[in-house]
Formats: sequence, structure tokens, C-alpha cells
Amino acid sequence: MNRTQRDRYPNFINGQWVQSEKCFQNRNPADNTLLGSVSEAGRAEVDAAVQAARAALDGPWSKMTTARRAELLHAVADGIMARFDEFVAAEIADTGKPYHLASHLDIPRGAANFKIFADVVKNVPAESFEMATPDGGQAINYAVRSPKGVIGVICPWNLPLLLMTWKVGPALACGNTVVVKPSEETPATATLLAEVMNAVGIPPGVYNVVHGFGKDSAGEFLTADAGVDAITFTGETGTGEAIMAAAARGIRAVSMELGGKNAGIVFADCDFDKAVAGIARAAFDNSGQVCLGTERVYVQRPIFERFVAALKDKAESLRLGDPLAEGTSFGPLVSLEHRRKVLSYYARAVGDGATVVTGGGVPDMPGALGEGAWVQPTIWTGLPESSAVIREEIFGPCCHIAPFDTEEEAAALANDTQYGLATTIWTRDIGTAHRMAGAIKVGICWINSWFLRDLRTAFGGAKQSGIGREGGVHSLEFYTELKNVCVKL
Ligand SMILES: NC(=O)c1ccc[n+]([C@@H]2O[C@H](COP(=O)([O-])OP(=O)(O)OC[C@H]3O[C@@H](n4cnc5c(N)ncnc54)[C@H](O)[C@@H]3O)[C@@H](O)[C@H]2O)c1
Ligand SMILES: N/C(=C\C=C\C=O)C(=O)O
Repeated sequence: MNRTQRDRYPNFINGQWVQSEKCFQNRNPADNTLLGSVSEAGRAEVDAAVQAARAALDGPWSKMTTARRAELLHAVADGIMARFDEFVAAEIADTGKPYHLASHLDIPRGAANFKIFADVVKNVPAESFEMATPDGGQAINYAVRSPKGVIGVICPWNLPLLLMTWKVGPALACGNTVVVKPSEETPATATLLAEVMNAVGIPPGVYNVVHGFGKDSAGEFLTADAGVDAITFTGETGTGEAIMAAAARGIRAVSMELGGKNAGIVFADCDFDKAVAGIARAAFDNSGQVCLGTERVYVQRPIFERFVAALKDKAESLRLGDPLAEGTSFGPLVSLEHRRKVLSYYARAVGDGATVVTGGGVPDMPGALGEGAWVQPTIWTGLPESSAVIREEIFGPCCHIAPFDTEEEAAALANDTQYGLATTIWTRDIGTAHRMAGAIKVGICWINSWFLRDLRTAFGGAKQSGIGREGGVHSLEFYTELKNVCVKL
């Protein structure tokens, strides 16, 4: 489909491409080259998108049988995979992530998120209860789920398609309609998905995309729009607070997937090579830009020095380079602005007395890559737990390693944070594993693994890492209204 001439990334409203008066530039973080201009939706475009979603909700979409909706969502997933190379290229251009990651995680999961929820809504049972009534008779109760309505979907830049369809999949499967506000850093795959939606025959207005920023831009206009029935957000905890405040007006439900400062805990009895490989993935995959990633590593004292040396080797074996090149295993950060944030923590670590085991700066990159948002994968030791580097989410390819002695000490260290998203525990002792899983206050706990995902399981954060759980039947709690019908027999 020919998109609007000026903007490579126009808005998508009611099945049509809509250009805004204002636009902003989208750049490839690997070499800072200009990818194209993006329409910045104003209040009028956002409201038009919400109205279109409302009209679609009252149209054929929510009256469609669950089986038919599920069929269409499987077709959307197939449509993404049919254009796999385009989606992979678009995601890499927007984020700089290596080909292997975009092709093995982002895009396949972006499609799978439609399939899983199409299947869940077809197979989930509803509850019913018989009851004796005071008059000696009987009644039967049964529960019915209906769509919640127009859902505002606000997404981050680190796994753009995956995290957007993790919300849009269940929302549409449950018969809602959506207005998506992708991150300003990564407009491409949400825009490409609009082409797939049209090609598959998803009715106009069911899936809408408005581009822009947060405050004083499309994000804020969307959360302030009274036509939005509920808001699902993935992003920083601070942003979550602002969105919750907006959602309070009109008492709109929120689903929040927020920040983390996750601990990795390595016991002396672990499978050492697997633990090193697992923590290296959790610290450096996607250049550390994964909410579930590990920025705090606690290693039992007997293997502490050996582990630090082994993780250093892993960090120094990462292959920085053109994200499209065979063998590249480490890309840039998402933007020069985010690099400034990450480098400020690299400096803070040194200021707080850290030993820089490896990294800590900007790598020399060849040619045009020298203009990109590159940082070195970095490991520190020797910081006090009070350092901002240990307390605050950096969202970069860096971690601090500290020793511990006992299970109780490790659990206390892991829990000493405002966040509660994820943890990864490495031990061969089944008792240790389950005691630690019980003691650490997070939403997701991996044992001898990391980022292993069964999409039927509950996903979400405790404390300031989120509100609600999504995944499998858990998503239905947010994306539907549950009604009880009581029938006197
Ligand atoms: N818990 C999870 O599942 C999960 C997953 C991925 C990322 N994250 C978190 O996301 C963060 C990184 O993503 P980010 O930098 O894009 O987050 P961010 O909070 O800066 O932005 C996220 C989205 O919110 C929008 N936004 C910003 N301010 C807004 C406002 N006032 N009103 C409405 N919308 C607003 C942005 O434009 C963007 O689309 C990290 O903290 C990471 O931990 C969490
Ligand atoms: N929500 C998910 C991943 C989140 C990754 C955070 O960066 C998922 O795997 O469903």
C-alpha cells in the first residue's frame, strides 16, 4: 500500500494513512542515518483514532464470533510471517539490534502473540454455580465475558513489535479495538502491521496507530481522551505514574508493565558454565535493554573471583558490529540520548569507587558505525549497595557483581529494591532453588534459566514493576468485563 508521500511513517486511522501537520525524524541508532520522517499525531488525530475505534467496536468486530475473530488473528500472525524479512529489517533499522535477535525473538514472538490469545479465547471455560434459594427453590449463576471497549496501548522501544502485540493480541482476541502509540524511537513495525491488518481484512478502526511522544504529545493526548476505556502501558515506572494519574480521570483500568532492577543469584553448587552463559545473556542481550535483564549479580563467595573472570571473558567475546552482518552479537543502544543516560551511570560507577572489570566507555567503531549509539558491555565490582548504579534501572549492557555467603543474605540483597519484576537463580540444590523462589518478591522467577517464556503463564511485576498480570487466561482479566448472570429456576 502506498503510504503518504512526505512521511515514511504516517498515522493509521480507520484503515487509512493519515499524515499530521507536524513530523519528527526517525534515525538508525547503528550509524545515526536518517530513516524517514514520522507523523506526530496531534489531539485531533488522536481523537479521530479513538472515534474510529469506538465506531469499529459498535460495528461487526465485537459482534463477530470468537471463532471468526480467532481465525482473523491467526491470519494476522501468518501475515507477519509472510513478510518476515521486511519486519526483521524494519525492527533492526529502528533499534540497531543484531539480526539474530530480531529474527529469533522479536518478530516470531510478535506473530506468536496473536496465535496464543486467539487460542486462549476459544478454549477458556466460563464459571457457573448452582445455588439453593431461600424459598426452597434453585437458581443458577453463570459468568459471561464481554469486551472492555477502546483500549489505549502505549509501548516502549526495546522490543517494539513483541511488546506491542503482547497487548494488541489479547485486546483484539477479546473483541476490543485499539489505539496504539508506539515509542517515538521505533515507529516502523507498528506501521507495517497496519498494512497486514488491512490485507487480512481486519475491519477499519479495529487497529489504529498514532505516532508521537509522551508528554504534550500523542501519548498524553491518548491517555487524556475520555473515549478510551482502559490503558495498557509498558515503560518506565515514572511514566507509569503519570499514566495512572491520567487514567484516574474517568476511572479507567490500567495494566502496567514497568521497570526493574533484577537480581541474578549464583550459588557455588551451580552448573558453572551454564550460569555464566545465562547471566551473560541476561546482562548483555539486546545491549542490556530488556526489562527482565540482570543489572545486579550476586555470586556465592567460593566461586566469586572465578565467576567475575568468566563473565569478563563472555563480555569481551561479544561481537560488536553492523547489526545486519553475520556473527554480530551486540548492537548499539536505541539512541544517542539513551547512550547519554547509560554513560552517566558508567561515570557514576567510577565516581562511587567501582572496579571496572571490563568496558566502561564507548568502543571505537569503524566507518559510519562511529556515528552510532555504541557503548561497551561493562562489568563492575566493589560498589556499595547504596550506589545509584545498584539502586536505579540503567537499561544498558552493564552489571555489578557482589559476593554473598548465605541464602538469607542473597534473598535480602535481591529484595532490597523498589522494583519486583524478575530474578534468575542458579543452583543444583532443589531445596535452595525453591526456598529462594519463595523468598524473592518478584513477578517472574527463573531457575537455571532466563527469559524462557511459556505464553500461557502469568507475566508481570510486583512492587513498582507493575500492576496486573498478562499471559494466557490472565490477560482476560484486563481485556474483558466479567458479568455474572443469576437465573431463578
Ligand atoms: N515490565 C515490562 O514488561 C517491560 C518491558 C519492556 C520495557 N519495560 C520498561 O520500559 C522502559 C524502557 O522503555 P521506554 O524508554 O520506551 O519507556 P518510557 O516510559 O520512556 O516510554 C514508554 C512509552 O510511553 C510513552 N510516554 C512517555 N511519557 C508519557 C506520558 N506522560 N503519557 C503517555 N505516554 C507517555 C512514550 O512515548 C513511549 O511510547 C524501561 O524502564 C523498561 O524496564 C518494561
Ligand atoms: N512481555 C515480555 C517480555 C518483556 C521484556 C522486557 O523488556 C514477554 O516475553 O511477553
